[in-house]
Amino acid sequence: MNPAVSVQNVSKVYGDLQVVNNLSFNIAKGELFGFLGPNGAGKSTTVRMLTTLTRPSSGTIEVAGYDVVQQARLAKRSIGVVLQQVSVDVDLTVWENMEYHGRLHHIPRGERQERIDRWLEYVELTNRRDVLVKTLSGGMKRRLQIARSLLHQPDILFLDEPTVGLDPQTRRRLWEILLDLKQQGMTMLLTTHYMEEVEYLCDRIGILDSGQLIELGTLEELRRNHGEGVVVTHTTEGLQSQFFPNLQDANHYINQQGDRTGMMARESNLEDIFVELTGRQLD
Ligand SMILES: Nc1ncnc2c1ncn2[C@@H]1O[C@H](COP(=O)(O)OP(=O)(O)OP(=O)(O)O)[C@@H](O)[C@H]1O
Repeated sequence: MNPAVSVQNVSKVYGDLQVVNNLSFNIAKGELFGFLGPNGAGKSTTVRMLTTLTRPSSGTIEVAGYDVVQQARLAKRSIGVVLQQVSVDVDLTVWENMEYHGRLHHIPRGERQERIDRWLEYVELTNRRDVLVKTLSGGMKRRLQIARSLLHQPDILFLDEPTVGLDPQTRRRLWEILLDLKQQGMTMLLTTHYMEEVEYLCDRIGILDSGQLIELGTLEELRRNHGEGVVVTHTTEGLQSQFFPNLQDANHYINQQGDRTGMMARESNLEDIFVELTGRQLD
């Protein structure tokens, strides 16, 4: 089966700044793929290239089988996009935002009304349909963005930090929506700074650092590769982590130490792996 997204040897250069460096990966149909990386790693630039907004300097990208440069219009029709900045028009009502998007995509009137009703209901904004978007909370605006991105029935949804700035409860509500869309067969790429978001939602994870993909796999694969057990030691220089094949080995290591002050063994998690790979904590 052809992948939903195919990225081959893609680079992006701004002047003499290499922002994305020879990136290659595929996303399978129905997969929820998580893109993780420190600030400035090139995640948004990659999403912009995947969604036809920025042209790659080299390499090829296909979404839903369409080349994003040669067949940009067809590619655009196949994707929904939820960008970092809230991109809905705050001076229009919820319904007007949906209506304009539907017209932009030439969805016939009857069909348009039916879909607008359905998706507003889906994101629980039906009772807000006639209010100005500027009066909505951050979580509601994000839900509206998602509803709008689904209106033209895309095959693939790209979400650039969809839960940034939302309170934990609202974030969880959005997670449920994304998992439900996955159940319905939607392919999704999500960028985020939140480790638990990736752990909870994503089938596979790509870690990007300085424009390069430095890790790719399921959480289980990543943990197996780096070690499923970890010994964390509090030192004067901060936390230090040492990986072991499993928790038993990590415990065994601690038991052999004369001075065990500040040492703790536990199962490794994505954050341990991220810090090991990038040498950085995410904020
Ligand atoms: N249009 C542009 N012109 C010049 N440099 C750019 C442009 N867009 C992005 N960059 C640079 O490319 C690098 C990667 O930016 P990008 O926004 O893709 O990173 P990111 O991983 O999404 O970061 P964040 O997590 O902070 O959103 C940064 O150094 C940024 O300043």
